[in-house]
Amino acid sequence: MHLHIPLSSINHKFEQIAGRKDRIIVYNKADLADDSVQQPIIDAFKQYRNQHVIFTNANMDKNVKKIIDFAADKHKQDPSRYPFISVMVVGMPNVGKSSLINSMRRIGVRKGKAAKTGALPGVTRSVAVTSIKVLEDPPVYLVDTPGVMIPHLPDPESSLKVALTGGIRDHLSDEVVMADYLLWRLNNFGNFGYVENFKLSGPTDDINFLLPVISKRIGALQKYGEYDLKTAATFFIKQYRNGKYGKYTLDDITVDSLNNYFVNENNPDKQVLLSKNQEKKLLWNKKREKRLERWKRQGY
Ligand SMILES: Nc1nc2c(ncn2[C@@H]2O[C@H](COP(=O)(O)OP(=O)(O)OP(=O)(O)O)[C@@H](O)[C@H]2O)c(=O)[nH]1
Repeated sequence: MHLHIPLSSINHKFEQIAGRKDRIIVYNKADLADDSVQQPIIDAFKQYRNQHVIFTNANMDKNVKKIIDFAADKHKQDPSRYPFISVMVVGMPNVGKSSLINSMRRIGVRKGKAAKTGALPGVTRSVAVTSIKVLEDPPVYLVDTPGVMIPHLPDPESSLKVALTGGIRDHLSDEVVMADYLLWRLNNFGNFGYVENFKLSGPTDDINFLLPVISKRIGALQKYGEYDLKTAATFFIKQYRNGKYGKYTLDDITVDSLNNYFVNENNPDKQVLLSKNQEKKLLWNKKREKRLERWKRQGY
């Protein structure tokens, strides 16, 4: 799962299908997220699901050995029942499944690339599911899935979060709307890195002001010299995905919000969560007004 959206990247349908199969929860791209969310997530998964969680950075092979050890342990517990271990890697598009598999091969069998990786969601598309060896003794095999895990999108804001982290193909969502949401969240986090980056005179809440500035800076113009706002939005989003605007998560991760989430997880009536979301939006709007006042006072 994606540590930028620890809760929005959980797929409830998968939880039902997987049933009682052993599984390990892996949050990849941990290098791009706020470290402080890790312990509350570990505690919540332990308390509500009795599941073990690992935080990885597949590009740097960080903590990836822990996944292999988890699989190998299963064999050690009962070698006759589990002569070899077959692991299915499941996750929403673009979380880094292929990168994780390649990393496991580098660590487990000291071999290079086996699974193709790419920045486009759904790049792992081959229908033929292949088995890849990641450890000789005990034999551990991995099965890559063709990005089939469609994220759970209970409300428009979750869709935006998933789109922003790359879980939905960009051209299927509106890049300008995504960029607007990103700007809003950056301002809420008090992260004004974009101000310096695009040489603005101060923070802004207005995406219609920011995107033309970005277009100009990156030379994104259309045929008749108009600003190419879509390319500017894509550029801004890509910077965020590459960690240019700091390490944080888009989901609200506190002990209370985690408790609320897991308590309601199996409840088909998600209204509690939705109304919580609506409450939050009202609160954010209030904070936004206060922030604008503060900026005015500071002379921006
Ligand atoms: N910063 C960072 N980037 C990562 C990490 N893991 C993967 N990436 C990058 O994320 C992008 C997507 O990685 P993939 O491994 O292709 O993702 P996937 O889940 O297989 O994607 P699909 O094929 O769409 O299902 C690539 O550009 C990777 O380099 C990580 O731990 N940290």
